[in-house]
Amino acid sequence: MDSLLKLPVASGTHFRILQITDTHLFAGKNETLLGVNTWASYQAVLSAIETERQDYDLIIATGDLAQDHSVEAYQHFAEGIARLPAPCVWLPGNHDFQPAMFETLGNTSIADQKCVFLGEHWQLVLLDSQVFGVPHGMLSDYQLEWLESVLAAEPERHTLVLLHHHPLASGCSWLDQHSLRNPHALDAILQHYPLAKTLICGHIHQELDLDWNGRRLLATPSTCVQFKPHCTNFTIDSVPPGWRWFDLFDDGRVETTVCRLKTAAFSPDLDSEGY
Ligand SMILES: Nc1ncnc2c1ncn2[C@@H]1O[C@@H]2COP(=O)(O)O[C@H]2[C@H]1O
Ligand SMILES: [Fe+2]
Repeated sequence: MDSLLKLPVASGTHFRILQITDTHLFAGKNETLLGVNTWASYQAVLSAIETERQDYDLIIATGDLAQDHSVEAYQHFAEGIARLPAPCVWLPGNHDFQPAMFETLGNTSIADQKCVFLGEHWQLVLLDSQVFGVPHGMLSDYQLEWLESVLAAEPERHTLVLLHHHPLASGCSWLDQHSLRNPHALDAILQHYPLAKTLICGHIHQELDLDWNGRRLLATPSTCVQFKPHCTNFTIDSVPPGWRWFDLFDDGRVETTVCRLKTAAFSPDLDSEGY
């Protein structure tokens, strides 16, 4: 397998990317997370995206694709992505089971590559911040060295850095115990690459747009259950599932918007105390 995915030409005037995150799918399509049928909410999100637009170049899936480690959950994820007209790349979250994930997604049209070139001016780097069996994240020496080598090879490219775990406080203290544990190591590398100034994560199931040492950190709603911003203890939010669009321009400019379903059909059990 080539370790690099190259998309030479944008479908429109610039590259447009769709982010889907934290689908939390199960082997059974009837199973629920905190009262939300995650397969049904994923399907509703895909339908809304299909209605919204067809003109995008890439889909990024930023982890927690499965809730139960099952092969079937990853098959369901791929079945959904097959509805959409663009290639998809992914990275793992804390709930994922990478042996099943690589094997199952590898048998579909979903791409395995963790570095993507978009035309002449952009690249995406997808990092693995999973520490198997625990909710917090960590970038291994291998991941950090690989990131550095990718950035050093293409220092003129504008770069989106993708990882599941948030590298700085989100404002929800209960979630911040599950953040990336070695953000300083990531920061130390990125300091040398000023064109790597946008980071994209999943994990926190809410929209966020923060400054991180002069860089922009963006987080995106889950396609299922949402967490309420600025809470000390585990708190579910009643806002609908969502997704995010990115427009990448040749001069390095990034425009981004979050969209949500316009229905209360996927309201979770607000009294839940965790999962
Ligand atoms: N009540 C809770 N308190 C702290 N962490 C929790 C609680 N419930 C679930 N979690 C973990 O917090 C994680 C945040 O998002 P995840 O989807 O990774 O999955 C969640 C669980 O692993
Ligand atoms: Fe999640």
